[in-house]
Amino acid sequence: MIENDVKEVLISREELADKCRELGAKISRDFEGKDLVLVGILKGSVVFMTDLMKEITIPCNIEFMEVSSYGTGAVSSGVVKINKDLDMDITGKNILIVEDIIDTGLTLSYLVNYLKTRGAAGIDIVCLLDKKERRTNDIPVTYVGYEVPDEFIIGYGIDYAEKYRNLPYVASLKEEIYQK
Ligand SMILES: O=P(O)(O)OC[C@H]1O[C@H](OP(=O)(O)OP(=O)(O)O)[C@H](O)[C@@H]1O
Ligand code: HPA
Repeated sequence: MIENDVKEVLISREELADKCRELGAKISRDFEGKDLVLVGILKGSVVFMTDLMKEITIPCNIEFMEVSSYGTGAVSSGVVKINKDLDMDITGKNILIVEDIIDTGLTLSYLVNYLKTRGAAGIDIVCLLDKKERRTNDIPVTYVGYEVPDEFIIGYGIDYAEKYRNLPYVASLKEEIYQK
């Protein structure tokens, strides 16, 4: 059972559903009348993306990119690699990057710089979790769901070594699992 590796439940299913409702309503108001493209960053954002997009009430496109910097472990390699790029031309579109977690900020700062070169009219970020204490690359995040402590986070799409993404809530992982 994956639940056995949970140290502490940090954000419950109910709280996550409420947060998606709140963020979806804000985004719908802020982007009314704009050409909005949600860009989900695989794989961590899949659960958040699917719950959030159902709460957005204005027309929008959805796109996915896959980038990686963490390899299979708990420490970032420091190098961001694009494994899957956008499918559509985003010239003149308002991009809203949908991320599960911001930690050092390396992934998002790389992505924002990259998307700027693709002619977007605007680039905003909605990030469910912010591990503020760990930031090395300062990056403005338009919408933040929750601040989380400097622990290894799992669940609601977020993995450790590709496991625990299917945990339906956000939790911290027992140290003995990632310090093995
Ligand atoms: O702020 P940073 O230190 O860059 O860390 C945040 C990034 O790390 C995780 O992705 P990961 O590379 O583990 O890929 P995944 O989404 O497939 O789990 C997460 O989804 C963010 O994209
Ligand atoms: O705490 C985390 N958990 C999983 N993936 C991550 N990527 C950055 N920080 C984390």
